[in-house]
Amino acid sequence: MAASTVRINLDGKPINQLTILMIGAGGFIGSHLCEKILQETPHKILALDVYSDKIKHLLEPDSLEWAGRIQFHRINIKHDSRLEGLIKMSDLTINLAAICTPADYNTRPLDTIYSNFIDALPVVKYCSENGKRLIHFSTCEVYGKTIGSFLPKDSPLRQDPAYYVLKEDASPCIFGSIEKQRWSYACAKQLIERLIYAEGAENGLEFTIVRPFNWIGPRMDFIPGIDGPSEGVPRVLACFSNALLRREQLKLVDGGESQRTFVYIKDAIEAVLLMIENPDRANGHIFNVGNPNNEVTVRQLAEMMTAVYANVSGEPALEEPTVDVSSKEFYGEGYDDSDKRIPDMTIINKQLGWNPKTSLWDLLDSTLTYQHKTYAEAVKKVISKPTTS
Ligand SMILES: NC(=O)c1ccc[n+]([C@@H]2O[C@H](COP(=O)([O-])OP(=O)(O)OC[C@H]3O[C@@H](n4cnc5c(N)ncnc54)[C@H](O)[C@@H]3O)[C@@H](O)[C@H]2O)c1
Ligand SMILES: O=C(O)[C@H]1O[C@H](OP(=O)(O)OP(=O)(O)OC[C@H]2O[C@@H](n3ccc(=O)[nH]c3=O)[C@H](O)[C@@H]2O)[C@H](O)[C@@H](O)[C@@H]1O
Repeated sequence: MAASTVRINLDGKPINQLTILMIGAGGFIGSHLCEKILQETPHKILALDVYSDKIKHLLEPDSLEWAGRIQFHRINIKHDSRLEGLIKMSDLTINLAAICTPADYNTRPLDTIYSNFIDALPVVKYCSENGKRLIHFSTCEVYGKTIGSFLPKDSPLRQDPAYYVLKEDASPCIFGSIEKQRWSYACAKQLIERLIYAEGAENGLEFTIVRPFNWIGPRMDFIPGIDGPSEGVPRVLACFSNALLRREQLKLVDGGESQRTFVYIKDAIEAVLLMIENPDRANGHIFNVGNPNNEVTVRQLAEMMTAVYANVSGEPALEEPTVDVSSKEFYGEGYDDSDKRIPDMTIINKQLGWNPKTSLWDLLDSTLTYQHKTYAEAVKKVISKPTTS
């Protein structure tokens, strides 16, 4: 878009061109957010990450319309003195950097806690000290388990939304015991949220906290052995995509009974853009960003993905497309799970008027079409290679 076009925010005020420092810009969410900002706004991006493959198409060639509006900085925020300078140069910092795959939470709890809490501390501190606005990515996992999950299985109260809908300003954060190291991630995210909130209350930091509820779509994670480690365990979308591409059974952890609501990445990114361009409505708030209408059990997700992929690939599904595995076998000791995640949408609706649009069928159709186009040939090649014994 031409830099001269005047954009108007939700209150009818013109939106000034911003310089945005995006930490973790090379990841799944970052890549979509960079695309959206470059295609639809005049803002400039300082894209910071240790990794850039997912935004390569935005960084080159130089002739692209947005050349000069995105600059990549290969920096690890754990130890780099350039961080404060970049925050000072920007109007807004968005922090997406984190270890955020469940397979890591119980097997690499120290890295998980450092990444989600300790490494985020300087970002919060520099924003606060320099009077810079911060949008920080937290997670719906801070809610942990629902109150309803502690009721007897046959209790009618389990059907009452008061016992399961997750509200930013009212729901408690309910985690398992310390031995259940799965909660190392949620706990670290909760503490950084509390620190940011306290910086706002005591030192006037202008902040927005985002709690994503299972955002999914193209470029999420990696396909093991193709663009990530063979033994790596990504999040469920990539695990199931990998099995479908290889014509293997989809593994259902502990029977696939957990429930999730999935939102299409492109819908969710619209909510983030509204936060960026409406600071008066977004500052000081914590926002759930999810799609309460797209709830399924993991088993239902597996069935839907199997049906959609058969359609997309033109290959019939396996006769028995799923297999049950225990969480101990799949993730190892210390795994635990969130039972159900329905976001309350009152606050984001009231402040930003945002609603998700895309149904689960539609988002799986476009995402699996992308997975097939991007990976099917590469997977076939790997499978057909003779294994050395
Ligand atoms: N995808 C979701 O649905 C979802 C849900 C809840 C929360 N979140 C949160 O949103 C954020 C982004 O998630 P994502 O799905 O895009 O994950 P992602 O893993 O695809 O992206 C994270 C990016 O941060 C970078 N990074 C990590 N540590 C870094 C460091 N020390 N220095 C520089 N770069 C570093 C990684 O290289 C990666 O590119 C995370 O904070 C995550 O906890 C995502
Ligand atoms: O996306 C989110 O909103 C948050 O939740 C995710 O956590 P979770 O939903 O548990 O992670 P997934 O890997 O996507 O797993 C979803 C469910 O599928 C199950 N699963 C996963 C993979 C698999 O092959 N089979 C399977 O049954 C898991 O046990 C879990 O119940 C991650 O913690 C984060 O990316 C994020 O903060």
